Amino acid sequence: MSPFTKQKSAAVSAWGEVRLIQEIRRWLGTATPRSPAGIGDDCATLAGSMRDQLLTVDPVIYGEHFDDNVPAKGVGAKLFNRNISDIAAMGGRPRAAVIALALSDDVKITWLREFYRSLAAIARLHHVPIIGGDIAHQPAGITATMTLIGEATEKRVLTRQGAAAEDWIFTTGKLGGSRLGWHWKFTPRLLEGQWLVARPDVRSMMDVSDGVAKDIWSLTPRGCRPALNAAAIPVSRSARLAATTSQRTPLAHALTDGEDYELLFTVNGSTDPAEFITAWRQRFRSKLSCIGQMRRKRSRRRDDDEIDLDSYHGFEHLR
Ligand SMILES: Nc1ncnc2c1ncn2[C@@H]1O[C@H](COP(=O)(O)OP(=O)(O)O)[C@@H](O)[C@H]1O
Ligand SMILES: Cc1ncc(C[n+]2csc(CCOP(=O)(O)OP(=O)(O)O)c2C)c(N)n1
Ligand SMILES: [Mg+2]
Repeated sequence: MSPFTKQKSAAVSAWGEVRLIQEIRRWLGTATPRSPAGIGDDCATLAGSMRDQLLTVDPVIYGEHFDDNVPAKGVGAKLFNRNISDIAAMGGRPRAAVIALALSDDVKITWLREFYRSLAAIARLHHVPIIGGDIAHQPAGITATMTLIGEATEKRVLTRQGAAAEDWIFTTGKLGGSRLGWHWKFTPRLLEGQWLVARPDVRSMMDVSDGVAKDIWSLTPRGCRPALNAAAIPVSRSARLAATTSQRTPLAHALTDGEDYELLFTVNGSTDPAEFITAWRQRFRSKLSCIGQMRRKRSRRRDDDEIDLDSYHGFEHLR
């Protein structure tokens, strides 16, 4: 059977990535445990004797995650760091990685050497050995997939599940315009994630890969809406720059460009957000912003600058 079809309604693109993952979860049934042990979070946890193990996988694909504007070293860094970002999103620490390469015949050896040299530099920086991998041929392009194993740094990991009504919504860093360079130059918020998981008032967390406008829904509990304040969104300089040629606003870039690799998390509503930020500043130089609050759907409280999230769409594969 050919795996391909010309009929649009029969193709994966009729569903898109989000629907596809939902259906895969149904097809797998009891073969995938409940999240975070199974499908549904930034990593999967593996029960261990002492601390939970974390397991994640993400690729970089030529034409999808990088192009000729990204140096080989940048591609390696992106591959490693986006996987580390998933471990950071659960408050864990990375332990070891394997890499599966699918390469066409015409990939330059010098390109591959630079790619591996940057992987090696990051491996040394974080003391995360690259312990294996695989190489296969593919008809065209480059696909490099890293599987990264890590472990919890506390008794708990931070999942996408724990938020409740009235929780404050925070994001690290600045958002938007990642295609101007950030998407391969970013530093994953690893120590930040570990600091956050150790604070009991932090209740849910993820990293932003598809844009806050899309990803925030993964933290939003049933019966709530994320009330985000436009004035509070940390808009990056790149988002402003991108807006000068795109006919879109800097805010739209900040909310939908994706590949911010910042931490998006919620904090118990009884915590004073200003005090939380003060505590953060004593530990980190990077930016932290309280961008809104989880509100009950039926609550009529609305700030003048509450963002209408229906008019912003993040990044989705196969759509
Ligand atoms: N092909 C697949 N088969 C099984 N599970 C998948 C597949 N693709 C994604 N998932 C799972 O679905 C959840 C959401 O995936 P995704 O949105 O890609 O997360 P992230 O943005 O952290 O990479 C994760 O738990 C992931 O492991
Ligand atoms: C050549 C190229 N095209 C498009 C993009 C933009 N882009 C690619 S993937 C992506 C979203 C994040 O990647 P994904 O594979 O969805 O990561 P995940 O959500 O699985 O963590 C974005 C915004 C890019 N960086 N490079
Ligand atoms: Mg994605």
